Amino acid sequence: MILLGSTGSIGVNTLAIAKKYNLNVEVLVAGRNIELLNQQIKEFNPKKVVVGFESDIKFVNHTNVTFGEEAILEAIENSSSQTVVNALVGFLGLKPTLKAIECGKKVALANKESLVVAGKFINQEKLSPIDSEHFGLWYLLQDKEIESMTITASGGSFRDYPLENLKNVSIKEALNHPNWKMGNKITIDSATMTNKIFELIEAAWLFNTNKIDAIIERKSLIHALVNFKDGSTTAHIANASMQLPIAYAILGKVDEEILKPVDLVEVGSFEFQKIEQERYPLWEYKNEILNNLDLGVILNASNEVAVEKFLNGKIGFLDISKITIKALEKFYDIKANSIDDIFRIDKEVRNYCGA
Ligand SMILES: NC(=O)C1=CN([C@@H]2O[C@H](COP(=O)(O)OP(=O)(O)OC[C@H]3O[C@@H](n4cnc5c(N)ncnc54)[C@H](OP(=O)(O)O)[C@@H]3O)[C@@H](O)[C@H]2O)C=CC1
Ligand SMILES: CC(=O)[C@@H](O)[C@H](O)COP(=O)(O)O
Ligand SMILES: [Mn+2]
Repeated sequence: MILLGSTGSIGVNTLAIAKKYNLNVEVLVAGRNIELLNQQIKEFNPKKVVVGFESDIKFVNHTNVTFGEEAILEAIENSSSQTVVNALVGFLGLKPTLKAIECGKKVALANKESLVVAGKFINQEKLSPIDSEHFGLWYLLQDKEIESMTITASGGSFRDYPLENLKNVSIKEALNHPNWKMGNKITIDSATMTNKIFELIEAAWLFNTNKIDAIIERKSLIHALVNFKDGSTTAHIANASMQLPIAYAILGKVDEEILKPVDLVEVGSFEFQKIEQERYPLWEYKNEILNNLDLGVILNASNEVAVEKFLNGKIGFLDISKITIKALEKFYDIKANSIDDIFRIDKEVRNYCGA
């Protein structure tokens, strides 16, 4: 396989699956965590390595190392592996997704931003999502009339904070997710509920529906629910680990134990809550976004700018949603007619948000 983002949370879990199934890792792509990358090179012996920055090449223990976005695309094109696991974070992941598809490779897609910004232009024939909720929906779907689908949200780092405290929360607090250990960007997206809006967009493209909603399930053990026309609802329950969705996205079918089953007696109870606009202001725009998926590129670009500013200590937590909402209102009538439009609009929105 070609693994993009090997040193991240999904990357590390992907390598655990590669090890379990003795899968060949032909290419490793990482950003700046060269120490971990060197450990991965030693263990998985890839033919080719790509890093984010030229200045890091000299620290990488490998004879075939290149750097930067173009090098990632070249590595995809020139490798013989037929599977690309895209675990890059953000808009950076889009071109590699498009390149992998163009090369006819199978794409195991964790980089949800690819679908959020450009779902309309992505051929899904050889694409399998890694996101836990979408894996859950896929697992539940059967050949029956469906009424609607539901995905769950944990509520994020501030689900129990008094609303008046949200203005002054720290970066450290924001990065303290209640249930999942993930990269910084998605952890902030979870706290603002932007991650769940992304996932609704992702589901809309993957399952060709706008009958999709989300509720809070505080333990992140139920990942998705399907509501059938006959009045029954089925739920996907699994422990909070990405190794199960990753294994399915790569292998297609899994019969061995990947996770310990959930012990329902030990769990005792599940608690569900409505997603409130007071705590998650972006939620007010959910229907508008679902009815106009072209807004995905606006939301993503403004959110990337805002999250970066927050993580650099330049703005407060509540400013993230203010920036994304302002961008949505400014660009509400945008239309993307081609993939080139996506790159143009992304740039325009970033400029507007002061990138
Ligand atoms: N984590 C999770 O459980 C889930 C994640 N996802 C999605 O999966 C994607 C990855 O998330 P996650 O693993 O949490 O993110 P992380 O931040 O943990 O990992 C991101 C990876 O991308 C690499 N990277 C960053 N910038 C560059 C660059 N310029 N060039 C090359 N590599 C780069 C990082 O390298 P380095 O660290 O070396 O700098 C790292 O390997 C996101 O789109 C996220 O939304 C979806 C569902 C669940
Ligand atoms: C593991 C996974 O799929 C994440 O997208 C997770 O769902 C994020 O947690 P939230 O439910 O808090 O957004
Ligand atoms: Mn998810």
